[in-house]
Amino acid sequence: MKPILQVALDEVELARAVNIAREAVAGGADWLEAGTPLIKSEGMSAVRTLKNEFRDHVIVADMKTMDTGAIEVEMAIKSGAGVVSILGACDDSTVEESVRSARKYGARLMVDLINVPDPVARAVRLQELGADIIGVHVGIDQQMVGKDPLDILKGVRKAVTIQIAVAGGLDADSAAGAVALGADIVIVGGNIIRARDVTASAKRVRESIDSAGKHYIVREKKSIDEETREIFMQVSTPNISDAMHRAPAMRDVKPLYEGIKLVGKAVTVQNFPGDWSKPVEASDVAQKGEVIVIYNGSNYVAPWGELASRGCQQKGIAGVVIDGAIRDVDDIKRIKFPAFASASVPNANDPKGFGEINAEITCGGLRVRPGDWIIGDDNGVMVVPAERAYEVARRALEVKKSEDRVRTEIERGKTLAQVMDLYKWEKK
Ligand SMILES: O=C([C@H](O)CO)[C@H](O)[C@H](O)COP(=O)(O)O
Repeated sequence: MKPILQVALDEVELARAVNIAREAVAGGADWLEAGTPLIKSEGMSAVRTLKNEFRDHVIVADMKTMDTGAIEVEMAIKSGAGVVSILGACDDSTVEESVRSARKYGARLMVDLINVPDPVARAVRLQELGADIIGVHVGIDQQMVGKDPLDILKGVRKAVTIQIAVAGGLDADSAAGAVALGADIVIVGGNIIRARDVTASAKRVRESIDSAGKHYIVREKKSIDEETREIFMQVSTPNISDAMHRAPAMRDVKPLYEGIKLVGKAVTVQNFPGDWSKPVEASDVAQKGEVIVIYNGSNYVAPWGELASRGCQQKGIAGVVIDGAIRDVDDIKRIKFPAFASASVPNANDPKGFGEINAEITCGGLRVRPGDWIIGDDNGVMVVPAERAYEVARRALEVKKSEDRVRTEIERGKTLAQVMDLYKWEKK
């Protein structure tokens, strides 16, 4: 049987969700999911509206029910849901009540394994309890720390005979992987609903799941650092700031010229104003792709210039960031070495050998430790703590995707305030 493509409408505005659903259906979506954020924002009218608008499509209500299974399942079905999703982490009694309600009102019950400690054992039990569909699901926050639903799918597929739905950051490639591993239903949210062209994205997933047996290629997994760097290269510093709950950039530290994109792990230098020993020696410590980050302590004497930049460029060091002055600005621009600083002056100090390489520093008002990620562009410089780098990169990519979709809606004639329904969401 052809795999089912379920598009998760994880929006908070019903009108936007309906428009996105229309575009997703044009691209081949079979089932439309009233996502949990939509249900929390708009209640059961989200399910009712979707049913009225898309009479020929199964509407899935992602209730994420944890208790009172009978009431919540009944309410969703009476609003038009053909499939209701509850949480597998709930008590067996809640599953049983949900099953009874689903049978009585004539819909199917999907049980979601999100955050269940032993998904295989729980899936077996859920099948015994009468679930119609098992949802193998890695939630959005879990995806950001690198969890993958396909790692769970294989075991669950072997253990149960009922239908399996898979969700968790799937795109055209991984959706095909899910089908190849035995998924009957492929659930895609962000990678369809936040695309600039929803129909084209849905089509890509559709084609890829329909030919999954033939075309699925297992791609080699990249290292976390490689993936982190690749993602940081794709996103902007505003995306990163938003992903970190609007974290600030380095204060007063600006790019030397337009169009720089700097990404790399920090090699830090705590410096004595203008003393160029430790900053320049840091070029021998830094490896290819790393960024030298200097606290110079003065905007009036420079510890860095063109010759230091050339040496770094030759070695493949990604760039330099200075809280303080830089010199030889014209030459650095000419050789296009990525450099950020808070001032430029012609004068340097002597190489005295004060200061320290790879100590924790404060640069532009932000704490920087060796190994933290530094991302700079025309907007400024962000610091991402090493231990959160992959997660922040993934979240920043989600911010970028959401903006891509908003951009499309603005291009169709709306203002940002209208797209976001700002007046409704002001803090009361
Ligand atoms: O169920 C979901 C999530 O918990 C938010 O409610 C998503 O609908 C599901 O994960 C699919 O969305 P993507 O992971 O963005 O593909």
